[in-house]
Amino acid sequence: MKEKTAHQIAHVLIEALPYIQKFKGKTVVIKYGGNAMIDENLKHSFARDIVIMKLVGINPIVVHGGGPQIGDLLKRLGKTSEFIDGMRVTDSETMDVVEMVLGGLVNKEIVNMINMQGGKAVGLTGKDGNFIHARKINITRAGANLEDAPEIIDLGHVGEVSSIDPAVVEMLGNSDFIPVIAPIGVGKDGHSYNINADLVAGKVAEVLKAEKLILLTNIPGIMDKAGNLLTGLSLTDIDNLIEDGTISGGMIPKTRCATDALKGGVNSVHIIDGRIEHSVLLELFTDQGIGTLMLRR
Ligand SMILES: Nc1ncnc2c1ncn2[C@@H]1O[C@H](COP(=O)(O)OP(=O)(O)O)[C@@H](O)[C@H]1O
Ligand SMILES: CC(=O)N[C@@H](CCC(=O)OP(=O)(O)O)C(=O)O
Repeated sequence: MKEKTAHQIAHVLIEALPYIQKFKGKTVVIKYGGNAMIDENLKHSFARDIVIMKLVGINPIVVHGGGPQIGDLLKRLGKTSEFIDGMRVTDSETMDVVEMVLGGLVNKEIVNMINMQGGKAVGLTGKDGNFIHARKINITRAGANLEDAPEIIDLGHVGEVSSIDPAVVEMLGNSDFIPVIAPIGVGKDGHSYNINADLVAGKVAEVLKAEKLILLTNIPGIMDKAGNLLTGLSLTDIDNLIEDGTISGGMIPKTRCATDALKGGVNSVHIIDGRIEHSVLLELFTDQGIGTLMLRR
């Protein structure tokens, strides 16, 4: 990379200044998807971004995924899992693996990376501080014939967020700590539920009245059918893009959680490419930003 002149360095800092002023004291929820955790360099650049945010007075809350990492351990154990509508069918044995990988390996790796960059991260699952309450999800599918009753598909220990008690996250975020949240909820019965990390990030952003929700994934953002990046999308634009099939697969739950967060009071949602070094800082502190911006309009 070419050396930067002192003038260019000053310019970068000056460009960031109004954004630092605007976001100071505000909460930003960042969803760190398993597909964005692809190499050590990127993980360290992500951790540095989070530490810088905290140092300039923003309150970053990290919610992480780990789908590919769960898949790797299941494979080593000789198990496979099926996905229905983007959700992993989770039997009891799989739930144990999900809890070990998300609450253990992945959560502690992110906590450790942030701490190595000088931050003070604290890892949580939804069980800590009784924070994410979950209920079981069942999916219904229309029967083959009109007169048939809808088919109910049992996803096992897969949940959705029924409510959030933000006390523990607020307490940490309002001090020097950076909360790092694994998407595991607890049911009324005390059982663990596996929840899609986008859903948890959206609900956490809504309940904490976050300024922004940033979703890091492995694509530049929402693309049109010709492969161009779309940005400045309204709620209606997103509905239309789902309706006409432009948004499909894993991008559907992601945009649904984005629209729910916007309707719930979050000011903006961004889908950005976690494979770009310092993508979070580029989104927050530069005029052009990156990825797809969605607004409540
Ligand atoms: N219009 C679209 N724009 C971008 N990605 C799309 C679109 N429609 C479907 N996708 C798919 O959605 C994927 C992102 O969802 P997903 O794999 O669930 O992400 P993550 O694992 O990061 O949560 C993309 O990699 C892409 O294959
Ligand atoms: C119900 C369900 O599917 N849960 C996800 C939880 C992890 C996740 O969401 O990870 P990514 O963000 O990396 O995809 C799973 O088991 O893979």
